[in-house]
Amino acid sequence: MAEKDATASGDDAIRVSGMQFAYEVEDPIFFDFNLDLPAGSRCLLVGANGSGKTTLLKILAGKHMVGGKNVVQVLSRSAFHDTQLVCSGDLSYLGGSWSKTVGSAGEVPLQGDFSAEHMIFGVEGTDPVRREKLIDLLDINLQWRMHKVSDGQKRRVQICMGLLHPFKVLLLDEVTVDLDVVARMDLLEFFKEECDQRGATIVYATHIFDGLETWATHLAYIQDGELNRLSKMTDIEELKTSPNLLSVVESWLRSEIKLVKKKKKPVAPWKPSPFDNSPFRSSRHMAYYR
Ligand SMILES: Nc1ncnc2c1ncn2[C@@H]1O[C@H](COP(=O)(O)OP(=O)(O)OP(=O)(O)O)[C@@H](O)[C@H]1O
Repeated sequence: MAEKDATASGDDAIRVSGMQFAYEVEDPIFFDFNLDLPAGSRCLLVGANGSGKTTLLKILAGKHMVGGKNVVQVLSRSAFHDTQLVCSGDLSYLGGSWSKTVGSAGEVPLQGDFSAEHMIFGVEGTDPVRREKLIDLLDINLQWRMHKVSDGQKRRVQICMGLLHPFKVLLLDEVTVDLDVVARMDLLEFFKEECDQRGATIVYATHIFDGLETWATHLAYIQDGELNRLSKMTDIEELKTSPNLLSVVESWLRSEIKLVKKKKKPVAPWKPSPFDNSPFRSSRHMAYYR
């Protein structure tokens, strides 16, 4: 059970109550999941691979419909049902690679020959001063051809576009991973200003903890779809005795692995499944699509 954050209140920017979610009915990821984050917070979302961080961020971004209108609330509005949240730019999600889903081929990277200028200036209704600031901060060359630039350069343009509107809630899924250290540190400083000056709220899922000890205000640790811990950074006792956040999170994840190994049960005998005759069950023929 998560340690409850004492700051949780009526002005929470994010409020999740009793959420259940499953990609596959028989194997739910979240069951009775709760999360409250106050406005103005910068929350790190940590957890092992597959613990549910991306899924949670996508749910908060309104990309998955979950339960009724009160279950997942962002800025006191339903993340999924209130499409104005995203359309107005109040809620912004930055994650994954730049791609689009194409039928059976899955996620296909965007490959058109567009300039960075075309992409950035194509976002309507933005403040030119903010746009210039972001282009400068991310050191973007407007003449870059998007199909010829590096992953990090592509990522800079993607981040710039996602930040053009002054968001109230920003969800970040490992987007700084391709950035060099200068771009990453400058961007983190920009995010800090956005929270301190405008009261924006950020949830940032990452496995890279460098420089985040003093950047974050809160930390949420997800373990296998459960909120193991939600606390202010200043309340994390282990941080007072450990050299850095990396070693604290490492020790949590190592204890998690030990626990899983202990709990591991023998594999259940094979049982027939109703999907055995389905044309959609996995088969050697599916290898064609890889
Ligand atoms: N589209 C999907 N269909 C079915 N299961 C999925 C799908 N996406 C994710 N999962 C499963 O949901 C669980 C949580 O995945 P998720 O991507 O949210 O984890 P994560 O914490 O973001 O992991 P990572 O640190 O590796 O990015 C995993 O067990 C994963 O296999």
